[in-house]
Amino acid sequence: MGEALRDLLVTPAEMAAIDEDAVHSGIESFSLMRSAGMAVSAAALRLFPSASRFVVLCGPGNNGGDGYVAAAALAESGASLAVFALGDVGKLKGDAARARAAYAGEIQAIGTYEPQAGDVVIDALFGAGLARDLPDEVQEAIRRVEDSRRPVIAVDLPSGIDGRSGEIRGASFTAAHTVTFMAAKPGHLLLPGRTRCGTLEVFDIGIPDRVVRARAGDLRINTPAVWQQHASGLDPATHKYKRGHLAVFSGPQISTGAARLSAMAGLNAGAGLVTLVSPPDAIAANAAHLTAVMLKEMGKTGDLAAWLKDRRLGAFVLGPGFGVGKKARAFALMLCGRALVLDADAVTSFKERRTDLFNTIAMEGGQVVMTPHEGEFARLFPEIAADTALSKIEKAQAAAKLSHAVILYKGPDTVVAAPSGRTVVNANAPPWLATAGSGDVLTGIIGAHLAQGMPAFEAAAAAVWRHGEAGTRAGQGATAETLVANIPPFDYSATRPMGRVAL
Ligand SMILES: NC(=O)C1=CN([C@@H]2O[C@H](COP(=O)(O)OP(=O)(O)OC[C@H]3O[C@@H](n4cnc5c(N)ncnc54)[C@H](OP(=O)(O)O)[C@@H]3O)[C@@H](O)[C@H]2O)[C@@H](O)CC1
Ligand SMILES: [K+]
Repeated sequence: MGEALRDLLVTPAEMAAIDEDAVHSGIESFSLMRSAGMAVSAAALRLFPSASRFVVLCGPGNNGGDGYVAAAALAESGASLAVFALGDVGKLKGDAARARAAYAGEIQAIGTYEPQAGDVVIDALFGAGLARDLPDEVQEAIRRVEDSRRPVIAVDLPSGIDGRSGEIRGASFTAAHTVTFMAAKPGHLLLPGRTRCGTLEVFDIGIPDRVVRARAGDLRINTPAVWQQHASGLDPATHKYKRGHLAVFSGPQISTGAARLSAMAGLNAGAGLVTLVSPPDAIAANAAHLTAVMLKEMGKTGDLAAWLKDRRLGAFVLGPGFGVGKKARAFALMLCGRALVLDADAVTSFKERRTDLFNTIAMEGGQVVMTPHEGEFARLFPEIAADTALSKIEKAQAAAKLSHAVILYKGPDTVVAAPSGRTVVNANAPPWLATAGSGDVLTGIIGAHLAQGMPAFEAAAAAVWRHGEAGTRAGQGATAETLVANIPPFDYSATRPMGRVAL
């Protein structure tokens, strides 16, 4: 993808391999720990210059090692300091033992730490090496700190957060700030981990880019760098047919609003033409509400077959408010060879018949995006949803592979995964984006991108990002309508900050 290092997401296992490669390439491993610990002490002094005391909690591994380096640096700066360790410090090994030896001050047992007013806690208990639930002793220390509401700076990850999945292993700190190294980890972005990190600082400890890239997989933070090159050809002055014709299928008379929201979003997101395809009983309801969106009556699957001969129809949205059942299945299967977004009822309709859908997508080879939220995901992929060993990222990847479609697994930490394994995690969505009809707006934006010829993965990733931006622009109290009105233009000038991660 050719993007900046800051857009990469690296799993703890990949990070360990990167660390090892860096050492094999001739970098002294202790110099990495020194840089890490120094970055933490610098953050502590910068963020909390008036702390009465810094309290460094050190674990039994290299995360603890970073803590001892930070402690030594803070002591040298003249700050008031206390260090508490988990376990027998005499058993520390390698770089952590060396870091501990370089810290001359007193070290007390973690069980004796009682937070005091003015303390700022530096959490260097566990980072990438957290392998199981936290021991009781640590969970109790976390509770004491949480109860005292003292601010916490986390080293690499708040202890208790699984860096691969974002899960909480028994308990976790809630940090005001987290300093991680070289690249963000999935646990920083996935829930609930994301809510425990505070602001995230990715600090370069001196491992060369090429070493990091050689081990990094296909996982990225969703930024314009992922899809921008596919969007740059979209010239607003182009002929309306060239900007793509999107068709959105409406539900019956009593449930037409969702499809209209998708259609309006599609138009605002840049589709040249949008047609709302309506069953006969809903024509009047739809006609009463539409202006720029065109309307077409369609009842049966035979009518759809005839209409599909028009190859100017660039993309299709099926699902919002459409109704669950046979008609949704028939329409979806007829559209699998085209650019298609299957959402809501269209996804649920295949609960008992998913093999038909997956086989047809594989056979027809269309650009298909499915946009399940958690409940819809569990309906279509029950065995993947129930596998507690998998992270949200791994679940989306498994579902994409199984279905041959791009899976946009919705939530505050939306994941987009392609069957090839390419995956992004989104990070720009404000919390108030979870409003009624918000998903229909997202679906319409994806449809617009597909209609403009973007490949399915990029279309979905770009849509999630623009949807998040629309939420930010619409502000707190956003409704689906104000989201539609606030979809940002597809115009990323040099002045626009790129790669922003809003946590
Ligand atoms: N990558 C890099 O480039 C750099 C990384 N750096 C730093 O290294 C950190 C990773 O270090 P790490 O691998 O030693 O892991 P860490 O988190 O300290 O824990 C491992 C120890 O904890 C133990 N343990 C695990 N779970 C436990 C539990 N629930 N309850 C009790 N014990 C448990 C485990 O024991 P074991 O599982 O073997 O029994 C082992 O002793 C990383 O986060 C970053 O801060 C920097 O120095 C700069 C360069
Ligand atoms: K930590």
